[in-house]
Amino acid sequence: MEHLIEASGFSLRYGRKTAVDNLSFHIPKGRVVGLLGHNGAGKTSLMKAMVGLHGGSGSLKVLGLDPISQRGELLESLSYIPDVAVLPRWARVHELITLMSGLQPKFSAERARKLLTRTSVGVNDKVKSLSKGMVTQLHLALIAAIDSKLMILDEPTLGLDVMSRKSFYEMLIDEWCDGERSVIISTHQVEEIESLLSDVMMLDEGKLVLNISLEEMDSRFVALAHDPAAADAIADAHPLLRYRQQGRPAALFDGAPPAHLEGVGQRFRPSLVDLFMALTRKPEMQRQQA
Ligand SMILES: Nc1ncnc2c1ncn2[C@@H]1O[C@H](COP(=O)(O)OP(=O)(O)OP(=O)(O)O)[C@@H](O)[C@H]1O
Repeated sequence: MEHLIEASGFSLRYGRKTAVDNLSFHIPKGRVVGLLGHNGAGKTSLMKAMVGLHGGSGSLKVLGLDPISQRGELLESLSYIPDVAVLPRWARVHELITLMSGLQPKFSAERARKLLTRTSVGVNDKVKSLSKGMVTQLHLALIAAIDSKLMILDEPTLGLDVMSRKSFYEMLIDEWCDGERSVIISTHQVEEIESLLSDVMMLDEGKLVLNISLEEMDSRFVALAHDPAAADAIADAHPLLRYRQQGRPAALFDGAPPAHLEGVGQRFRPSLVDLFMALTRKPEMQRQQA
């Protein structure tokens, strides 16, 4: 199997509402993919389709399997935390480990216990006695103890403070990503996960407006900080986005800015947030990129 996920012309509808619109993409092994998009962009719908919770039209293959007709087989080899993830409050941690051992053939209880030693969660703790951040760490430990090739995380750090988010991502990267496995993470905390990602997919109103590796992003998009006096010349060059960077006017270009502008400003590397702003609020760009 060359790609862990392959979509071709895949769309998903709720009645007349198109939530995911004609997506074609693939995710190879060993990638950390950020799935970004504003509220309602279609992130959860796409992830649900990937785990067989919602069907669509076109083609979608996950781990070489059809998520609807081969769902049982798929779920044996997939790690997934939905955006509404809950763990039973009455249970103790060791009971959840026993439960997982019975339900999931690729789950390793030993590995789950080892992962938990990185957290402040004890095996005898009751879920209801844990903080939200600790529950999320526990959830990750349980899911990361499944020997799978693909992890799908839908807004896994929602509601957590900055320290808890940091330790969640540290555990994910240190303990799960090994260069063979891939993870796809949806989040609104774009700036926080930029350094973790190898690739980014941006959805806007169900359409894929960008699907690119961070390396390609660095070589393709250029930002220029300039003096206010150059504003008209910059505007004439139709940048993707005009904004302010450390108090100075700046413009973001897809490709090198026109040669005559190079002298009026300083180039800098645009952040993922800048790009996100540029590509998910300009309808004319969305059409070009899709
Ligand atoms: N069960 C449903 N029935 C009808 N429409 C739905 C349903 N679930 C989602 N939608 C619609 O589909 C679109 C995409 O929703 P989705 O939840 O996939 O977006 P999202 O990117 O995950 O948003 P958020 O960041 O707010 O979680 C939205 O317009 C939403 O209203």
